[in-house]
Amino acid sequence: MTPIFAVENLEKHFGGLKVTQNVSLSMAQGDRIALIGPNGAGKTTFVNLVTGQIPPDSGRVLLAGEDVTRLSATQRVRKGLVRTFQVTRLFSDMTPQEHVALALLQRQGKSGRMFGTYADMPDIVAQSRTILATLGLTRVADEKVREIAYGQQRLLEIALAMALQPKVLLLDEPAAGVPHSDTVLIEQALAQLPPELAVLMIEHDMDFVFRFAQRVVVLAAGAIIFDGTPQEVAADPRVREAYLGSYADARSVA
Ligand SMILES: Nc1ncnc2c1ncn2[C@@H]1O[C@H](COP(=O)(O)OP(=O)(O)OP(=O)(O)O)[C@@H](O)[C@H]1O
Repeated sequence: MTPIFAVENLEKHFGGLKVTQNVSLSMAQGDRIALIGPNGAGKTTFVNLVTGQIPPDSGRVLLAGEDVTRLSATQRVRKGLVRTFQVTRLFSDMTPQEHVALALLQRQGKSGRMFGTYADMPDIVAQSRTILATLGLTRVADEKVREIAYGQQRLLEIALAMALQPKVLLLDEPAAGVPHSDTVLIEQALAQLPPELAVLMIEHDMDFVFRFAQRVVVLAAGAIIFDGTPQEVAADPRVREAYLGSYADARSVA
């Protein structure tokens, strides 16, 4: 079966620095993959290449078998390749409901309509409520973003991505900056995402990674050095050396 998402032999360098080296990867519908690796391994660059923020030197990006390598980031989003960012990009005076409604209107090509009238569009209101409920944000749907917890802001980012109806969702460190005690809210929300959606998550919190992912891909110095189950990855000597180190030792002692 054609994978929903694939990259083939992706390469990128910045000056003399090779940040993406012959990276190939594919995902089926419903996959939950974590992309891990030390700081500077090239994880964000990989996502930027895949989503069209920066062009690769060579290689291809395929969405449901279609070569999207030369499409703009916006065109890729329309085809269902959607990402979130490491840092939140929200409007502090708007509510989660307004954010999601606006994203839905944008998706439908209606964002030119006067904002503020969405309340007269019951379908938009209903759809945004459903998305917010999936992400566990119903209770804060009508509060201003600046008044909600940072973890809820991160979840709102994911809600906005969901409003774009992704087939493939790339999450760049969804728990970054979130207090450890609130990481569980993010985990619970991700567990509610549609089962057919393919999700690739960059994340540093290894407990989170091991609970979320059925497959872990390890990037080091721009190249994939391992692709396997969480159990295999924790036991692999190359990964331990490149990345997990004391973490894996601590787990085996625990
Ligand atoms: N636009 C750029 N120009 C030059 N070098 C860059 C650029 N973007 C990234 N780099 C370099 O490429 C390498 C990979 O960076 P990248 O941000 O992709 O790593 P990362 O694995 O996401 O790291 P982190 O976990 O710290 O976010 C780093 O050495 C970085 O300094």
